[in-house]
Amino acid sequence: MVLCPGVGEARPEDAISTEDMRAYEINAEHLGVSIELLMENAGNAVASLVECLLGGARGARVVILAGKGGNGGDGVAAARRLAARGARVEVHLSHPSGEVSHPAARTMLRGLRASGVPVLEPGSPGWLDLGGVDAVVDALLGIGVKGGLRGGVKAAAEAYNRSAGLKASVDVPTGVDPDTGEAVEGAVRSDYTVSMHRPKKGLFKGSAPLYAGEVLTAEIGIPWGAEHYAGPGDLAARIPRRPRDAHKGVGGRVLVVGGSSEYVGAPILAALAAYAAGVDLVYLASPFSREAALARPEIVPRRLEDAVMTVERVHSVVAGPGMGGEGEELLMQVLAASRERGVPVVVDADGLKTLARRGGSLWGEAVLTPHRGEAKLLLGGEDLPPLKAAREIAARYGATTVVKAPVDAVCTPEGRCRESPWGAPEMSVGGTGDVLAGVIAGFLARRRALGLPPDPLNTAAAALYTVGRAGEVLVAEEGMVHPARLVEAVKRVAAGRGT
Ligand SMILES: NC(=O)C1=CN([C@@H]2O[C@H](COP(=O)(O)OP(=O)(O)OC[C@H]3O[C@@H](n4cnc5c(N)ncnc54)[C@H](O)[C@@H]3O)[C@@H](O)[C@H]2O)[C@@H](O)CC1
Ligand SMILES: [K+]
Repeated sequence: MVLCPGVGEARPEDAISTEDMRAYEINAEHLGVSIELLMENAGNAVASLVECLLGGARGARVVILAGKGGNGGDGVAAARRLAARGARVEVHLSHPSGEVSHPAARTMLRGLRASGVPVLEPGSPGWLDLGGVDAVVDALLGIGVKGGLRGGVKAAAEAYNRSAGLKASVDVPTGVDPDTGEAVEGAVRSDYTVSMHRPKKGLFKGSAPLYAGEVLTAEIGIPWGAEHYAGPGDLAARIPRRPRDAHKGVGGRVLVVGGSSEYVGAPILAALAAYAAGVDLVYLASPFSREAALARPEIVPRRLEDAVMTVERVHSVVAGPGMGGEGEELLMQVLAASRERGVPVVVDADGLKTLARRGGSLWGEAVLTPHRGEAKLLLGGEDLPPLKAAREIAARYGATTVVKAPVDAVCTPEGRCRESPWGAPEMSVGGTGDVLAGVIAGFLARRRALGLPPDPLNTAAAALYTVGRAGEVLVAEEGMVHPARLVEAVKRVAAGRGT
């Protein structure tokens, strides 16, 4: 590995998806680290690598090929830093400068004006003339690439591949898919690729290594908490937006099984919360589903005895709210049917008591949502702090486990964990647990309806942030949390992408 300041080894086990990167970026901003700062750090890392590889920046002729998105922004920041170190730098844009689409990249371009670096647009004399360059940087496309190379990007990639200078790509080689590693025609071939924060998964797949050259990573200041804590990035990046031309079915369908002679409201709240999370259709199987549907016509009633056969129609299931002790057999049948059909299931409330009594091993796409009392039951009486309890229950029952507490914790059976500090003490009111179960199931369904992997850990994190934030909004506006109002607030937070 080349030894240069500011860059490190890229290990496949550290690789992340574009979805992860988008989530971390937004979470970082929420935690006080701005995108501009991340972009500046990315540019600095690229500048330092080029300087190091050339054995010094002073007098070197360097051309930065910059696209109109964030990747181009990294390149523009690198140009300013290299110029400040004495390099003869030019920026060649793939597009007219007025078309820069990324707000932070626009800031970088403004900052470049005062640095004396020439900025060449398509059609201007010398555009894509890379004769005599010592180094050329591909900052054309990063994780925002879509489809085959077009327009100025295509022309710039051709010039790059013909150039005799040292070649370095920013984040990913332009034209290589950051998730799958597939390369489109005309993709750039580089000597080095410096991937921001962590290597992107696609860099290790398929033919990507032929295009990337040596893959390095640059630490750009994304704090640990942006990955560990649930945040608005999880909602924005992991829960798909509904396409504008959405037809029925793209939002997913959820089945809620619960209720008993004693408890009526819990499964209804879960059903309404699933709707608030954006799904198309919620079935309710309970002893009073007809009455529930008369009061709330959006709920599609199912007889309790039809619950098992309804599993095959849905993208996720909530089982347990308000079930009492009456539904033990049914719960076990619903779990078996969900597992058999690969439908993710959220087990809450009385469902958890049944599991604690019967034991048994679930699967990673089952999500248990105990509060601390239920966690203790699941652990046979042992009282552990939330994070430890979530880890232990997840391992013991083989299911992703959310332990609800002032700082919620969620862990997978393999021991990957996240926490969520959002929310308010006023949320201890009855019914918030039912809302959370409904939102987790709703988000799981929305991913599955679009063919995305359910990813229960991060999907649960998105739900924990959403419900916690909804509680904060309510407390700020109304001074209290009423469960039915919480459903409304969830709808607003989920639709507003977290703000
Ligand atoms: N996510 C993060 O935390 C950070 C991202 N940064 C940089 O920002 C990049 C992501 O920025 P963006 O989301 O703006 O995406 P990109 O910069 O990858 O590109 C998006 C732009 O390229 C155009 N485009 C897409 N596919 C094209 C094609 N095939 N032919 C021609 N044009 C095409 C799009 O219209 C869009 O305007 C990352 O790869 C990274 O380099 C860094 O600045 C630092 C922080
Ligand atoms: K690139």
